[in-house]
Amino acid sequence: MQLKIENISFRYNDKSPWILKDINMKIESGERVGIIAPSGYGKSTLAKIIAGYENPTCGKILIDGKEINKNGFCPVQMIHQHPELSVNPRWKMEKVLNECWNPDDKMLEKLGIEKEWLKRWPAELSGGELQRFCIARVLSPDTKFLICDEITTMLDVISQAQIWKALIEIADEKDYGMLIITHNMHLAERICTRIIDLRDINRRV
Ligand SMILES: Nc1ncnc2c1ncn2[C@@H]1O[C@H](COP(=O)(O)OP(=O)(O)OP(=O)(O)O)[C@@H](O)[C@H]1O
Repeated sequence: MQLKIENISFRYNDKSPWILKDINMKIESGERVGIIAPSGYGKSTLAKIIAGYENPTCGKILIDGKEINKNGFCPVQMIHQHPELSVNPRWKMEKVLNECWNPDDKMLEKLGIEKEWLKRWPAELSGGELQRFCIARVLSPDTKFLICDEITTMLDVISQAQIWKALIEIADEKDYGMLIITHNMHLAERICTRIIDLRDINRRV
């Protein structure tokens, strides 16, 4: 499958400056594409547009040439930087985990999720533990592309390494295409099959 970002431009309103201008790129299944650029350059904005959280001012996001159906399950899923902001604080972890599909024991084991954590509230888990749930939650059989926006930036190096090892194994198994946003060039070089500097493809002035 191919995810195509076609002539995407974005600004907040008619008078504000362009944040993204004429962005074109393609991600094939099985690819892990890194996006780098300085802070404030529009990486997260692009991620939100690709995952359908924000509408572009112009341009299209296509999968195999077709626009994504906004009414069904979105095959492009996003994992956010702050897991504590992406879960319902009033749901126990079992409900959070099974929000859109039912990850099996093998998946939980691979991501290092302990069964005992399922009975807890989000506030009773560490950031790394919570992020493992946020990852498991989006790995439904209907997911085809994953957008990872600084998903391990706030974690210690051991959790970072464990999470990326598990996620890459799963992505390879399921042939996901991935877009990986990071400030960590060392990490990008280790895990990405290709790296794009947003400054090279963003035609904003
Ligand atoms: N709600 C908003 N209203 C107006 N401008 C915004 C809003 N949200 C973000 N911006 C601006 O959009 C630009 C791009 O922000 P974005 O978060 O996409 O950058 P980024 O490259 O992901 O930065 P970082 O690496 O620091 O996370 C920034 O200049 C930011 O100030």
